[in-house]
Amino acid sequence: MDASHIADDLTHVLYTDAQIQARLAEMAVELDEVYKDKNVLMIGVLNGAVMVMADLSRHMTSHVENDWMAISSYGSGTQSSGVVRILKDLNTDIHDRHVLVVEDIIDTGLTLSYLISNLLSREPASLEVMTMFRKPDAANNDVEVKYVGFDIPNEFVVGYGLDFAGKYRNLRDVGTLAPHVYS
Ligand SMILES: O=P(O)(O)OC[C@H]1O[C@H](OP(=O)(O)OP(=O)(O)O)[C@H](O)[C@@H]1O
Ligand SMILES: Nc1nc2[nH]cnc2c(=O)[nH]1
Repeated sequence: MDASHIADDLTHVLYTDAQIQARLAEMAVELDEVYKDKNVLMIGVLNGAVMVMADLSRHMTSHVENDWMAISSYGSGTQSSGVVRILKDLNTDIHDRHVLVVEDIIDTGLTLSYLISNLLSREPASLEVMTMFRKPDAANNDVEVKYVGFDIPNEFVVGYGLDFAGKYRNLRDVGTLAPHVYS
């Protein structure tokens, strides 16, 4: 595979880099208003949320802190394994902190559901969730997601942090892969 032509593997672009950045700028205005005096701790879920964490927190103008967790719910394929494991825990004690979980995508909601119950047991002052993309199946899950970038159809997408077998995270746009890539 030639890394300089990764965009050729997309059949359909759902959101361009420009559309993603414009939406993040809008969301940052809202988040700045909510968190302006709260020194929010943004928790990114590795690896996918690296891009959205970097861009969202730089669109914000209030003080924020960043920490990371790694949680694995997928193997290298396109289906949820249903297995959720903590691969890396936080460096920060979140007791009495205002916490904003930052996700790239919510699909089945399995990852988020596990993460939220785990974080709530640490007694933060508040806990909200922001995701760049959300799929329809997330509605089957009772975890409330307050900040959603875009609701997208139930298709496997790559780009902007979202991978297929570890690749395509560095694509700036988000789209669906051509069948020849994974068949
Ligand atoms: O709502 P769900 O069905 O649980 O899926 C969402 C999760 O899947 C992806 O992570 P993944 O496990 O692929 O790891 P990655 O971020 O390293 O790509 C994504 O970043 C979410 O964390
Ligand atoms: N890359 C990628 N990871 C996911 N995890 C859950 N849904 C998706 C998706 O559509 N694409």
